[in-house]
Amino acid sequence: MSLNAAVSAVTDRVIERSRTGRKAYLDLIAREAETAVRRPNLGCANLAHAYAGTEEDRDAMKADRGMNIGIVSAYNDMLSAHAVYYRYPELMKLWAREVGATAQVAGGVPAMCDGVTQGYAGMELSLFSRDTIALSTAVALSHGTFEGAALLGICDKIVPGLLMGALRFGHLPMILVPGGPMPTGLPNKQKAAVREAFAEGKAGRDDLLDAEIAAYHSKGTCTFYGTANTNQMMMEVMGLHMPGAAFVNPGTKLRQELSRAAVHRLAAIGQRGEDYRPLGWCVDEKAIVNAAVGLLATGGSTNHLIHLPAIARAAGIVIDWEDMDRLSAAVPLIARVYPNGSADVNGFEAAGGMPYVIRELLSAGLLHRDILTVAGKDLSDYAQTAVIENDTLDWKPVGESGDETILRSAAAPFSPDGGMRILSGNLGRACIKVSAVERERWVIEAPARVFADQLEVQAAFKAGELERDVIVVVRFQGPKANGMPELHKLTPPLGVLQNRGFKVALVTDGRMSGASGKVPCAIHLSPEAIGGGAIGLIRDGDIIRLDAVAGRLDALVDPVEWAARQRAETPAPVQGMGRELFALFRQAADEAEKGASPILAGAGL
Ligand SMILES: O=C(O)[C@H](O)[C@@H](O)[C@H](O)[C@H](O)COP(=O)(O)O
Ligand code: SF4
Repeated sequence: MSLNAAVSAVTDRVIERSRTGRKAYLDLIAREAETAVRRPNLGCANLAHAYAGTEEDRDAMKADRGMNIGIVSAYNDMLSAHAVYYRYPELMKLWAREVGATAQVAGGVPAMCDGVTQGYAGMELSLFSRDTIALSTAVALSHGTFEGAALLGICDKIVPGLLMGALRFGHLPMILVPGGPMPTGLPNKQKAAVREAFAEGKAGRDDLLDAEIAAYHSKGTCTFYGTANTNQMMMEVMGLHMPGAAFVNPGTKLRQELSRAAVHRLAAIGQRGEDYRPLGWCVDEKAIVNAAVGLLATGGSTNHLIHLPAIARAAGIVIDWEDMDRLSAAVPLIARVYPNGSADVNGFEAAGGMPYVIRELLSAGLLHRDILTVAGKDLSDYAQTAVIENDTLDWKPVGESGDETILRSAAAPFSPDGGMRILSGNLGRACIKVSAVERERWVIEAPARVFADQLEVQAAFKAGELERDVIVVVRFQGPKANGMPELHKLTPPLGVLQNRGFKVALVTDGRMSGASGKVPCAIHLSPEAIGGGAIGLIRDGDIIRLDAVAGRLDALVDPVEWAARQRAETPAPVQGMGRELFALFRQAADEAEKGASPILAGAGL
């Protein structure tokens, strides 16, 4: 099957737009491959310091025959997804020795659990934790004593941050080592129902806590298809995992053998071997377009409309929302995983998972097959299911969908397009994911009720002030204002209003969670309020029209009056929960469509 025309055209746009930046990037990693600090040219004292902490491997390191692998780990106990990494470094050192290599923990990176901070002040650090992770990755790899790196990270900002930092060391081969989803607990829809009951006062706090703990009950990634699991999907279609590694549960033989194979594979793709596969060559324009196609075909998290441009920029590549919008029109929706359906990622994996998705999208000409992956000859090797047979890791071609309510073929999709839309109008440019919204709610026209803080929305809902058709506007939530928090806690109250038959939508310069669904939300509105965006002109009672069919977002206000409007006053900056420490990031962050990255903007990338 030849490449889909829209995918080919968007890829050409991206290549053309990135030509200068990509050349500068490839020149950088070529220089680094020759001149970067490496073990053979480090001083003896430097090497002694590097080896002092790993007595058992010192002789092998001194002999410098095999790759010294730098492990960059996002382990902590705050994210159920990352708690599984606790003993990975010990095991990875053993696995490295099996192939004549060595491994050291190069450094740790911070990881925020957005589920813990959701709705609270800590969420205002969430987006910038991504750039902090990128900086921490650079600090870890700056020791210069590694010929390859294993990146241990799974959740929302962690994979994007690891890649943004690691790509600046793109002369090194690297591999992402995922940990896998927790087993299924209380189904997501039942969890959401208890939340709505609680929001209506029909369920108590004890009922809600019991339900939440039944949903999030053990180590492993949460099982909704949010930003974390969308990360794993993207790593598969970019070929940065071992094939089929994305959604294998932790604590299983298969998970262990995939992690072991990742260490072995990494040791085989170094600069001194016969099969050099540096990260900077793997993450090229085709891989980035593959990630965008996978995002659309699976109904992935809207947060990747921000993270994917940032990852791409770190590799000298520019992808924008127009590219995504054009791809969305051509890429069918072939997966329905909560919030876009009832199933969770365990059901998705059982139905065929990423091998099925990749097989279907390749067969429809929607993915680039000819990309440099960390394993295999090309992306077609990722259309295979990892198995343990005769106690050995192996791969076999994936079959047909095991559940047509979860996974469908590209020829008979759930929807002919990917369900991500760009909205434009007199309010600016915004994104909306319609794959989780009922068709009759794609066009909402209603009076605005304006807020500058999500807690005010909750208070207004509790006071019964929103019992009507309403477009809730929450502004001063952009990167420069307060770090662009997710406003996912608004999903239950807005869902209750929607269930009561009201026409409801959210318009914000902030973000939503990948787990947000059902309520139409125009998010990432740019320019943001603090940057002079028109969202700052909206007043209570203005009629707002959100039209995801026509791709429009407008305030239906007399143009003369609109032009004469004064902007809302910017809220005073707040302190507490460390937010004041991120002032530099807020000042330097550029807009969401470019990735909202203070470090890339500051570096002129
Ligand atoms: O983008 C995402 O996927 C979210 O940030 C997710 O990682 C976060 O944890 C949600 O808050 C979880 O959903 P609940 O808050 O509904 O549990
Ligand atoms: S998916 Fe979200 S809630 Fe779950 S561990 Fe990761 S960051 Fe936390």
